[in-house]
Amino acid sequence: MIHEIATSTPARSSSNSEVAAERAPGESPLARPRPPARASDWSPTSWKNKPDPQATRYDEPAAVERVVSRIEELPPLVSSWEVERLRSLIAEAQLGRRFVLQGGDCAETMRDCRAGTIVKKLDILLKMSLVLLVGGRRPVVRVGRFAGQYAKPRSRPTELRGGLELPSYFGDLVNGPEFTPEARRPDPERMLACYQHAAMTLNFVRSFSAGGLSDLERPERWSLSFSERDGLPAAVRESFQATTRQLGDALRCMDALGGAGNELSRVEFFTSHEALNLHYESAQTRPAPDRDAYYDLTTHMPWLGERTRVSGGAHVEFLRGISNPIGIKLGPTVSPVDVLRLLDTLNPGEIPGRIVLITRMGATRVGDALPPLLEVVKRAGRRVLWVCDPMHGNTITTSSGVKTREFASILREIERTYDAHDACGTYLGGVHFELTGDDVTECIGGSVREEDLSRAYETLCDPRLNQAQALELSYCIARRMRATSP
Ligand SMILES: O=C[C@H](O)[C@H](O)COP(=O)(O)O
Ligand SMILES: C=C(OP(=O)(O)O)C(=O)O
Repeated sequence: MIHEIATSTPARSSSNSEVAAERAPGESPLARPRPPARASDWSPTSWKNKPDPQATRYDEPAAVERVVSRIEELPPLVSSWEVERLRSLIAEAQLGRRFVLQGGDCAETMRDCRAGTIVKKLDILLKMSLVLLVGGRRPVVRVGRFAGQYAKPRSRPTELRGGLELPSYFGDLVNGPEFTPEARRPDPERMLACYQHAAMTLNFVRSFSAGGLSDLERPERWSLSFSERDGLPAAVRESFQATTRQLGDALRCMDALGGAGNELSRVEFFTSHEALNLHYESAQTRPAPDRDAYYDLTTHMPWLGERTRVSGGAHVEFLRGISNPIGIKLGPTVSPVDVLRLLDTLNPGEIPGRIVLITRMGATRVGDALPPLLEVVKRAGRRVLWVCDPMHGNTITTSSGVKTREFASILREIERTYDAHDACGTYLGGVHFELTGDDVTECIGGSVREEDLSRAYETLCDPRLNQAQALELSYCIARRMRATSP
C-alpha cells in the first residue's frame, strides 16, 4: 500500500475573466520569460479568414454562433497558471531534466466518461510513468489525451457503405459514429455536450489524483504477462525484472517516508487534445488580465495535427496567438524548411517550454525522415522538446479491412527514433501513445493475434494499445533509457 500519493494537480476554480499568469507554487524560474504580447494582427477568431483543411460543414451557422456564445460564458476548463506550470515543466524537459509521457484515447467519447474507464486510464499512465522514471532516472510529466480529445481529423470527408455516402465520423464533438444521416450530420450542440463531459472528466481526474492513487498495488503484482512469455531473451527478462525490483524498492522506501517530499509522491496529470475544431477552441480562449496575452483554456496543451500543420492555414493561425505550450505532429513528408517555418511562426520569441515536436514517421521511414529534422533544428539552435509518437505512422489494414497496429512496428519506431537522437546528440524527451486501460484487442502483439482483433475492438477511429501492451512498451523504453543514460 502506498500511503498518501498526494497530488499537486491544480484544482483551483477560475472565472471568466480569470487567467492570472502568476507563478504557480513550485514553478521553476525556467518559466521565464513570460509569453510575449500577442501579435497585433491576431485575435481568437482571426483563424476564420484562413483556409481550414478539416473545417466542419455545419448547416446552420446561427446555431454555431449560439453555442459558441454559450461556451464563451462558461468557466474555463483549466487555468492559465496550470498551463504555465506545464510550460515550465516542458522547459525543463527540453533541457533533458524531465521526460514527458503523453497518452490516452484516439477518439475520446462522451459514452466513455465513466469512473471505471477514467480510473483505468489514469492507472496505466501512472504505472507507465513510474516505470519510465526508474528507467530514465528523471521525473516524468504525465499528459493525458483526455478531457477534450473529442474531435478527429479524417483522411476523407465522407464514408461510403453499401452505396450510401455520408460524412465521416469526425469525433463526438462534431457528429455521431452511427452510420445514419441523422447521426453523421454535424451538430453544434455537441460542442456544448463535449465541454460538459470534459469538465466532468477533469473534475474526476482532479479528485482522483488527490487521493485515489494511494491504492496503487505493488509493481510485483502488476500483470506483466509479457515477462513470462516464451522466447523473451533472458537479458530482456532480467532487465524487466530489475526495473520491477527497483520500482518496488523505491515505492516501499517512499511508504516509509510517508510519501512526503519525494518526486514519486506528486501525482500530477495535465490534459491535451488536438486543437481541431476552432469554434470550440476559440470559444474558451481568454485574455490574461495583466498583459496582452491569450490562453486556450479548453486544455493545458493543444496540438497541431499532421493534417492541419499547413503554414498559412487556420490552425497555425489560431495557435500562434495563444500562450499554451503546443504540440506539433510531424509526419514523414514534412521538410526541414517546413519545420523551421513553423517554429518561426509559432515561437518567434523562443519561449522555453512552448514547442513540443511530436514525430510520427512510421518504423520504415523514421530512419531516413527524422535525422534531417533533428540536424536542422539543432543547427538553428531552436529550443524544442522532441517526442516520439510511434502510433500514427504504423497504422495498417488487415486483409479483412480492420485498422490495426503491430506492437513490433511501434517498438521498432521507438528504437529507431532513439538511434537517430543518439546519432545527432539530441534528447528524446517524451513518448506519445494511443492507449486505454481496458483490455481491448485493437493492436496486434503479446496475447493479441490478428484473429483476436474482433474480440474487443472498441475504438471509433484508430487502434489503441491495451493495458498489458502499454505497460510492456514502457518496460522496453525503460530498458533503452537505462542503456543510454549515464
Ligand atoms: O488519429 C488520427 C486520424 O484521425 C486517423 O488516423 C484518421 O483516420 P482515417 O485515415 O481513417 O480518416
Ligand atoms: C490525428 C492524430 O495524429 P496525426 O495528426 O499525427 O495523424 C492524433 O494524434 O489523433
